[in-house]
Amino acid sequence: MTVKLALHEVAKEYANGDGIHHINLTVNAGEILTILGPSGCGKSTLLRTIGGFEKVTAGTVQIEDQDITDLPPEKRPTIMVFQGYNLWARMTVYQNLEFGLKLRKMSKPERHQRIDEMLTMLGMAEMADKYPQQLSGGQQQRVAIGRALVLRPEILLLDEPYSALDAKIRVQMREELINIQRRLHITTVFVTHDQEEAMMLSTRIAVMKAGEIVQVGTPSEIYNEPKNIYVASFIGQMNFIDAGPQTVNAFRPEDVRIVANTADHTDAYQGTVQQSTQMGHYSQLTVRIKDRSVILFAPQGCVCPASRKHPNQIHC
Ligand SMILES: Nc1ncnc2c1ncn2[C@@H]1O[C@H](COP(=O)(O)OP(=O)(O)OP(=O)(O)O)[C@@H](O)[C@H]1O
Repeated sequence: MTVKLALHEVAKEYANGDGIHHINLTVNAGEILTILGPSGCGKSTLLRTIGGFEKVTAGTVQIEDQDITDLPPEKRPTIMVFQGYNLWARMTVYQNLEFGLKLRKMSKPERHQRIDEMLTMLGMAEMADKYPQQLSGGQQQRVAIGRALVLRPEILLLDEPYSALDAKIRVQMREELINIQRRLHITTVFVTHDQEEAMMLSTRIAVMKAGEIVQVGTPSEIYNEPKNIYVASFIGQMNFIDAGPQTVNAFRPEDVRIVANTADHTDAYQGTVQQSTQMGHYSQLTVRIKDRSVILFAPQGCVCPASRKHPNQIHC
């Protein structure tokens, strides 16, 4: 695996002390690395330092063998797509895609070929002559990403590109992005606060908390081997039950088995069902165990082994 981007001990400290600290991160050629974390943890700041829109206060940023720490954005082989689409309102879709290529003095036939290819890839060949305000949010976002991709950056930087779109379009856009990214094999750094989006898109995920990276791993590593409770509770649903002084048992809803009684299963807990929601082929139960509410899944048709006397009691 070739390392495309490497950050060593990067910090960007704002005057008030906020920002990012001790960032050590490598991004491999051709992967989608997602920076995931809650609002204000420093995701955009980190992305902007990679794009050159933020001057680091410590550390180095390297692309392949080149130290780019002090280069301005336009001298870096990166292109950043910001949260708003920032399309040029007075230019058609075609002209939006063409503008950067003209600046690079690419010949007209070459521009034409590249833009046509991109519009076809985006499923927007019919919309070349439309203006941004005649497009839906999803279509505008496609153009914004297309405008970045026609420039063939070595690294594509995306800052919550789908946050303004509704849930269904968002899922479709993610699938499209994966397809295009695989086709062009373009190294991508993607910022999101949406764990589902990160799980679906990423080759690897970097989880951030309060300006620092807490864990980097594949979606399955982050889900199955979270380094600490913060990561565990940020990705998927995680239950906690006190298990003695300073100790908690942490487990995922899908790892719980409902059993008939606690006599045959001495390690089972007894709890009271507070809520049951039919989710399709399974039910989601909220169960009170030892002063904590935990979430479990019960398969469809599961007759909860509750006693008649205490109809809400289950053992798991
Ligand atoms: N220009 C700035 N000046 C001062 N503080 C800033 C500036 N930009 C960001 N911050 C602070 O730095 C921290 C990280 O902000 P950043 O925008 O990187 O977070 P984020 O994780 O991208 O958040 P969100 O998901 O809400 O966009 C926050 O505490 C924020 O208030």
